[in-house]
Amino acid sequence: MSILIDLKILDDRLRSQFPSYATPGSAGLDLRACIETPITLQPGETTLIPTGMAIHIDNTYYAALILPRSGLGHKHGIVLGNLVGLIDSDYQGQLMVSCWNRGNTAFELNPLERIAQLVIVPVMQAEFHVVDDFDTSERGEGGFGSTGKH
Ligand SMILES: O=c1ccn([C@H]2C[C@H](O)[C@@H](COP(=O)(O)OP(=O)(O)OP(=O)(O)O)O2)c(=O)[nH]1
Ligand SMILES: [Mg+2]
Repeated sequence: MSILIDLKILDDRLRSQFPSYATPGSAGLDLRACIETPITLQPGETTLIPTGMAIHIDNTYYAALILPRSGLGHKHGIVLGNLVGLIDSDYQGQLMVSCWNRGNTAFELNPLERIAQLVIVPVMQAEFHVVDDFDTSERGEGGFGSTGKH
């Protein structure tokens, strides 16, 4: 199943390198760094990178997540300054990627390099029913490693 989402190309370079699913089974499509010249990210540094595109999901049952690419994160320490980016269904601005060099060495980010990935996910908005007590559950209030203990 797929959904049709309006997308604006804000950087003409993307017309020849349009974001797409790399394989038929890919969950994410790679986002590119729409920068003019290489940027050196020093260890510990975070910078906001434009992706050259905007989407308008326009459906409260969906959102998009920006996630790190595993290769960049594991090998080079390039992850997201906000850990995960959440794109609201009513957001119409440029998709931005907060790039954080959590590693120990400088990393050179080149124009149009694939820096993160975008995943469309289903979402439910909740209404809340305020109660004094919950119906009993097996877990109750146990958490943070509570299971498997006697
Ligand atoms: O990595 C990200 C995260 C967010 N956004 C955009 C889309 C999102 O819909 C909007 C707001 O994000 P969020 O709600 O996470 O940020 P906030 O700090 O709560 O800002 P706001 O007050 O605008 O909601 O910023 C991005 O482009 N990239
Ligand atoms: Mg917000």
